[in-house]
Amino acid sequence: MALFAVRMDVAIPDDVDPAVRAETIATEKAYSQELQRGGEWVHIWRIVGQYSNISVFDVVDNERLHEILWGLPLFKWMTVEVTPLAGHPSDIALDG
Ligand SMILES: O=C(O)C[C@H]1C=CC(=O)O1
Repeated sequence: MALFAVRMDVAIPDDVDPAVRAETIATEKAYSQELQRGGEWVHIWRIVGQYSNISVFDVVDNERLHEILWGLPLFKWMTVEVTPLAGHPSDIALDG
């Protein structure tokens, strides 16, 4: 499995219909929670004061993360930054 930190910055245009906006956010929440329940979306944290989050994904490979991110209902209104993660040698969990 491969771990990634992903920062998502959301900017929904002002002229989006309020009903479309609400529906897209609700669909996004359901999509995210399904992936959380399935174990691939491991963490989601709000960045204080911003319409942004930092999430951690645990997925089989880069292609799977790409598929997940492109499937985000809010993707068209997001800027996404992906950081691949590796184990740290000072992590006590890895210090046999
Ligand atoms: O609110 C956000 O950070 C954007 C997005 C990511 C998951 C979700 O439910 O909404």
